[in-house]
Amino acid sequence: GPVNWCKDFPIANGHRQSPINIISGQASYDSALKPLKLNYDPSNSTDILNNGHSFQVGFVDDTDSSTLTGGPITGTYRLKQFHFHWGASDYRGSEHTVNGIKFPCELHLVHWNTKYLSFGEAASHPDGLAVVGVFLKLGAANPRLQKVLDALEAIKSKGKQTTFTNFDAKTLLPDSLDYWTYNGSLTTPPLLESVTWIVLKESISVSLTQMGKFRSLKFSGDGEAHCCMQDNYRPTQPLKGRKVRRSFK
Ligand SMILES: NS(=O)(=O)c1ccc(NC(=S)OCCc2ccsc2)cc1
Ligand SMILES: [Zn+2]
Repeated sequence: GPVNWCKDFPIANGHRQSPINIISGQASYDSALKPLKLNYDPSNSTDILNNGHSFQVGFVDDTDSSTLTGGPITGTYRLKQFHFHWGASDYRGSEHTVNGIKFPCELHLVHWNTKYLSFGEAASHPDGLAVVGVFLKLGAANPRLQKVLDALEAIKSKGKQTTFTNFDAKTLLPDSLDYWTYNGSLTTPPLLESVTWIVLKESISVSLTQMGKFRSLKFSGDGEAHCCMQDNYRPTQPLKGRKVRRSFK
């Protein structure tokens, strides 16, 4: 788990690790920050996979049909996948926290800079990746999550994958695209310090029952001892002098 990662990935103790606790009062408004532009083509979604530490919905990323532009980034970043992190209880689960507050779940939409040839190449450059983080807050059932949650039946254990087409990832976003942004890293190995983080201020809702569906997944593969997939979040990491900016007054 996270405590041991530094042995195999010394960058775990690096200067721009993620996630972090966002102290809203210390985030400075930057009028130069542009609005986020997310243009996603639903026909690009391909599959849903239990990768043993979360589940992810994959997208075709060989053209500029599902992109992130604007915001704190320059150029065009392509959507590769989205996934979630969640807790064993409703009082933890998110990776980023706000003024010490943990949410039960956090969505990550992962994009890579098209100035590089692939995600893998981009992941080794400081401006290679951009991840949009969205908090899920306990409340009414969120109908926009339902298609994703219903697909989980087919990918209960590690390594399971099934087709997942015609999904519009934009439907998972809140009304407001106001955001905090800072320079960080992947939150799981290889923990590469190549991510421009864009964390939305507004959350989307998730119900207790829907959280139960996330927790019905397994870290374990078929035939292995059942191990519920939960608490798959990394604790917050030291800011080490970084500044967090906000796009909103
Ligand atoms: N939680 S996170 O959004 O920081 C996040 C996003 C992507 C990944 N890793 C991915 S998509 O790996 C793909 C394989 C790869 C290639 C070069 S480095 C990793 C890990 C963590
Ligand atoms: Zn993530």
